[in-house]
Amino acid sequence: MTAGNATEVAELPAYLDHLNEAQRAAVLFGTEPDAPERDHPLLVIAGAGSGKTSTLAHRVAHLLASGADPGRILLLTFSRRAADEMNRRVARIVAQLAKSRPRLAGASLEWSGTFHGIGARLLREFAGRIGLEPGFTIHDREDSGDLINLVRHELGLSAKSKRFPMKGTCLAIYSAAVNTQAPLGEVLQQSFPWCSEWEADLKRLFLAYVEAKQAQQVLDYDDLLLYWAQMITDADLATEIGARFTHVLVDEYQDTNRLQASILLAMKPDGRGLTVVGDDAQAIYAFRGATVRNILDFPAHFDPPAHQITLDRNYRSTQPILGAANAVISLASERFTKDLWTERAGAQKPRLVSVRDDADQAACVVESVLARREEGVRLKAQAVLFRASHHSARLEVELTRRNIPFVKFGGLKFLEAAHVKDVLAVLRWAINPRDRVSGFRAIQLHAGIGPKTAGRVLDNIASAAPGCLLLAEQPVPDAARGAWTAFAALLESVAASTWPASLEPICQWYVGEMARLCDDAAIRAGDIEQLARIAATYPNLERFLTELTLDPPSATSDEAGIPLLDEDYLILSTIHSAKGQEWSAVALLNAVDGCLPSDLATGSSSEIEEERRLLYVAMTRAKDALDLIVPQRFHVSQQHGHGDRHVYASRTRFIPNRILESFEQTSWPPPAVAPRPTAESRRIAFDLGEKMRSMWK
Ligand SMILES: Nc1ncnc2c1ncn2[C@@H]1O[C@H](COP(=O)(O)OP(=O)(O)OP(=O)(O)O)[C@@H](O)[C@H]1O
Repeated sequence: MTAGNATEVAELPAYLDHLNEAQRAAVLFGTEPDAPERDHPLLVIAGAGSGKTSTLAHRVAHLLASGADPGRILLLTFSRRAADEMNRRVARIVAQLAKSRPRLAGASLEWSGTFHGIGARLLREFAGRIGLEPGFTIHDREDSGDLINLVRHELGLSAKSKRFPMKGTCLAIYSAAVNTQAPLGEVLQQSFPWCSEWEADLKRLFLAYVEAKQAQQVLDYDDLLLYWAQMITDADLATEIGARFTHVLVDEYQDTNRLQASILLAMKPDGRGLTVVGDDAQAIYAFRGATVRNILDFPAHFDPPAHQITLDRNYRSTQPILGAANAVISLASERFTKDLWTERAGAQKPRLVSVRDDADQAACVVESVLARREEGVRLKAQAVLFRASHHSARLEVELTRRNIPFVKFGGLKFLEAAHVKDVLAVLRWAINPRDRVSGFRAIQLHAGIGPKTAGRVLDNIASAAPGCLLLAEQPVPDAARGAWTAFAALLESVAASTWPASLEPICQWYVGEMARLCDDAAIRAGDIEQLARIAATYPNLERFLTELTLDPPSATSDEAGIPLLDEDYLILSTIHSAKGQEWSAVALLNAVDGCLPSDLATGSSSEIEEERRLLYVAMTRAKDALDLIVPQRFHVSQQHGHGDRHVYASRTRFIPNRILESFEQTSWPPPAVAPRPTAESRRIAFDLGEKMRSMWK
């Protein structure tokens, strides 16, 4: 693409007309060819519902219109979904611009995705130069847990007299240390104090885990960032990779972690071409190592400091909803953004609905969802949000009973379903035979082959020189020999045939085995077909495996009735998964202490502050109507020990009495109104009193 000319740029304000002044400033900053601040770093503090997505999309489109090469713009988003949405919007704006600028026709971003996804691509590309096989496997959390467990056994840690942390905890500690870049001792003290006594053993475990990953050419999620960060500690590579992108734009910067910030700063040490967008009031991922300091400290990294633009006009919510959300966040101990304002008037304050218990909560939500649908608000325009996935269990039962379709976000993941994992394990093992976790799974899919044989085959592969081992000749039990030989040929065909045709025989083979491997094979076969359809949209097997591992589709047939896309259905979502979305009507379940803040998160004041921001994020998803449901007692399921108990709940501490005036308080069901006595009802038809007395006369 050639450099743009000044005439083109001068025309642009017309197409930016519908943006407000702050949004336009954020789009244009540093893009004028002769501006003194050309390409200076920019921080956009974008309040909830202030049009962040649209602003960022316009900035990208504007850069393209101004002559930037689409292959040299890097756009980093929080999720794949956000990246897709951004690409769609950019494409729409660019299509319009292309009417008068033919060179823009078909221009689209080549480098947009999550940090992990982009990291994986760069690592594959630079693999040879950093001692990695380009065909390395990416392990998801479950695979990583399996591997760390294996290593834990091998080191004899699982046999300690006192109980050593379980695999999930070990992995969480490892991940926290990597993502926060803090020393292990500090991580243990702050977040896992009950494991502090194991510091030396954990260190040993992590070293062995890293060695195992390296021997097997396996990277876990954290490695994608870690390797990327390490790769650019080499000055030449940092310059080369940094220079490849003229512009780097980062969305949801408040939820990035230290490692991600260090990657950005290493790629763009002077901040040239760097734009970050975010909202400190919506930082809700500290539990994964994100730090709100990244956004707060961003300007001061540069000299002169990064320019800052604040978007504080909210286009989403009505004034009463926004007023209540502002009131909640105004009680935060540390705040940096301004109160948001809106021109959307509205009469209805958010409602605090008091209900007796979980059952009434479900009934109340269903009743108001249906009432709104009667008023013309489609189910899809309504959402029910909750802090923890299990909070919606009762509601799900009620919705199913009443035949109301719904989709749940933040629940079971496609990739976590055993049958999908099986097929992926076969594929991964086909391209990386050293990947023990995938191999272990794939080999044992055969009737008559168990862990012992699988271990032996994998040992043989590990000790053979690459490419010098005949899979078909491995020592498997005689009964399995025929099936095994066919399987070995199948794997070889993957390497030999073209993508995505190579996937088909594997799916066919697996579907044939399914009746033996799992229950309800017929339903699950649908997932395998779905997998094949998804696969066909990727350019090659590596990209497919990478992106599917990093950002899986959200649902499987295991989940309660996923409706067809054109059907209407209610949205159920954890607050975390509701990030970046909006609905006409929102109900929040369990607005009580113990659920929000979660009783698992009341350890430190920073955890409490994050829970407050979660409430804020939930409230700011609503456009026209917002109900916060307050059950007076709720069921406690995740208690220590056994038992089934209810506790009496109190309204969330984030809505204290002093901000109650921002809400309307009601209860459900409404108290029964006794009929007023009328003159007719007062007329004595017959004298019952006299009858009673007469019994004893
Ligand atoms: N200049 C504008 N004029 C009219 N409507 C706008 C404008 N900018 C944004 N909007 C609308 O405001 C709503 C919120 O925009 P968007 O989803 O981009 O917000 P956001 O800043 O990403 O919010 P959050 O951070 O809370 O997820 C959308 O419905 C969008 O169409």
